[in-house]
Amino acid sequence: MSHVPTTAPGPAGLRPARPTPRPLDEVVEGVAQRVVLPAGTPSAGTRGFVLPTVSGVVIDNRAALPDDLFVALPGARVHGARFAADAVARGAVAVLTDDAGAAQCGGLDVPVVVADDPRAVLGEVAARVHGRPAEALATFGVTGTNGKTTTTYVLDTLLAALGRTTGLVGTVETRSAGRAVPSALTTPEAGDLQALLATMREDGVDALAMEVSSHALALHRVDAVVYDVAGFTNLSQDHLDFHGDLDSYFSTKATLFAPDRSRRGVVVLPGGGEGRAWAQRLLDEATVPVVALDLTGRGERDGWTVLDVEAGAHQQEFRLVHADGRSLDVTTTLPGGFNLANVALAVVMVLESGVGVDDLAAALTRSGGVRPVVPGRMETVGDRPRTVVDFAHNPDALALALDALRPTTAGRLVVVFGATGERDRGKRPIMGRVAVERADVVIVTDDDPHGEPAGQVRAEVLEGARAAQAAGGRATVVREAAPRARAIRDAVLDAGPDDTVLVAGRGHEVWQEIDGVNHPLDDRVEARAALADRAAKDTGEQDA
Ligand SMILES: CC(=O)N[C@H]1[C@@H](OP(=O)(O)OP(=O)(O)OC[C@H]2O[C@@H](n3ccc(=O)[nH]c3=O)[C@H](O)[C@@H]2O)O[C@H](CO)[C@@H](O)[C@@H]1O[C@H](C)C(=O)N[C@@H](C)C(=O)N[C@H](CCC(=O)O)C(=O)O
Ligand SMILES: Nc1ncnc2c1ncn2[C@@H]1O[C@H](COP(=O)(O)OP(=O)(O)OP(=O)(O)O)[C@@H](O)[C@H]1O
Repeated sequence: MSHVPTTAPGPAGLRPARPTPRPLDEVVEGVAQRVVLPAGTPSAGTRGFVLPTVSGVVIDNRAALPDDLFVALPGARVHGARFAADAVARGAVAVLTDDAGAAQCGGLDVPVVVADDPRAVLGEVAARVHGRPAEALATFGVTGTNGKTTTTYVLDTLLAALGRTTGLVGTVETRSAGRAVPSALTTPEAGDLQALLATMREDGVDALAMEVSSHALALHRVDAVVYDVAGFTNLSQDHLDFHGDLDSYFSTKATLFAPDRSRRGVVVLPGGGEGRAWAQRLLDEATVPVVALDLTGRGERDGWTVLDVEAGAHQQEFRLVHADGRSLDVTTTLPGGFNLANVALAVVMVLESGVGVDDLAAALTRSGGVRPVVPGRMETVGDRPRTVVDFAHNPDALALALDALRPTTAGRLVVVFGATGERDRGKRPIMGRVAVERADVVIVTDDDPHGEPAGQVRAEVLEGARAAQAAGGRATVVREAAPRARAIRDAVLDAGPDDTVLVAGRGHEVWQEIDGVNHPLDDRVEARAALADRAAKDTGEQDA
């Protein structure tokens, strides 16, 4: 997994063109403990000093614009107060911070607002500054370990088919009525998010589909947004470096299904295993009305059930049936059983928002089914050998991606993947095992090493792979190859024409971070280049 912002946060994010300046005292009312005025202010308190108006909220000095409120947060690495003077030099007219931050802001000539936990009030403050833009939109929030991006793209497609003007927020990009910018985080920090929602309101957006990461929930990034419908895709091992254990990872995700964050929810209920237990627990513990989306076809709980699945080479079809008798036929071009769950979740979220089955059926007929293009998600970049780039970067996703490709692979199934340095070490050998159990050729390479020696990360993946091979796993070839571009190239050149090469882990990403430096690397570009060379070689051989 990568998930590293590929650019430094900066003023490139979407901000409203016509912000309404709001008085500072109104935006911090009730959430701040005190306001410290610049040294030399004539009288005590705020008498004699006119507090400024603010037009935006930023937590990174490099993104500060004139009239912004700079929120200086205590971080894992540094206190944001260190950058307050620079934010002020760029035009910030006030600082919001904690006591420790205020102690570093003594020399500033702007008011310093002090709150016990500034991150916990940031969402509310930013929502006030931007005039609560979320309330102007129909809002859909998707959480879960895998499938968030895909589900939000499907939601976007459905909402557009219904004639809505859409906004999209997630890992790949941020879109406002057709304008798109690359994303730094899956879910933006609260100040950036509220600015983005205000931009959408200006652009005439009336329906928003967004990914809500567990980091966002834990770090208050979506505070002050109450989603009309929240969706849960699934839960499996990931991000344990941040959450500690699966139980607290689950509990963080579950906070989306409470009245301060959503009005209602849809929970995908798979057939069995641990995933089913987590989904059942969420259905039982949610404190807003939640409906199950049952993938077993048995319709054990009230709610929606997926029936009559027909998976063809180019599209799949299924029927969604509700316990109350409503039903809808859906066709999609997205491959794999997991995408069927993503599509069904998006469809049910739209229906649960109040759209009628007949209206959605008519919209789907007009658009020829659900046909989203999801960058780097099971994206086929070429044939012979079929080469697929996918974002699978944890054990569960890797297993599902390989399982999805196996039935349509006439030759061998080849997988090229790695694991991220400095993140969730426990998943490395598991990914190695999963690959060996499902692929015929396993090529272990690098993902984002970050500050960790890449060879060490590969060794831990290989350890799991070799152990699985010794235990009788399917793969006949397990090898190490680096750098990644070379690994992709060799995999494509060495494969037989009927083989499938899955390049997993980085999907749409265009940078590889090694020791704090971003190096250009796009799996799709590397794979296409290798396929082109291969085709040229084949043509040359035929001509000779
Ligand atoms: C673990 C985590 O989420 N950390 C976030 C946290 O970092 P931190 O506490 O280490 O902050 P810090 O670097 O000490 O800086 C402290 C403060 O100084 C500010 N600062 C820092 C440097 C500077 O030059 N100027 C400046 O103003 C920072 O904006 C920050 O407010 O606060 C930072 C500021 O908002 C975030 O950028 C940072 O996200 C990091 C970059 C990150 O990679 N987060 C990932 C793990 C994440 O959030 N991922 C999820 C997706 C997960 C999924 O796959 O589902 C996401 O939603 O993207
Ligand atoms: N419903 C699903 N269940 C399991 N795996 C899935 C599901 N949907 C997608 N995947 C796999 O997970 C990968 C990531 O999918 P997607 O980007 O849609 O999820 P995500 O939740 O947005 O991931 P991230 O939070 O890491 O950005 C895909 O490339 C695919 O391999």
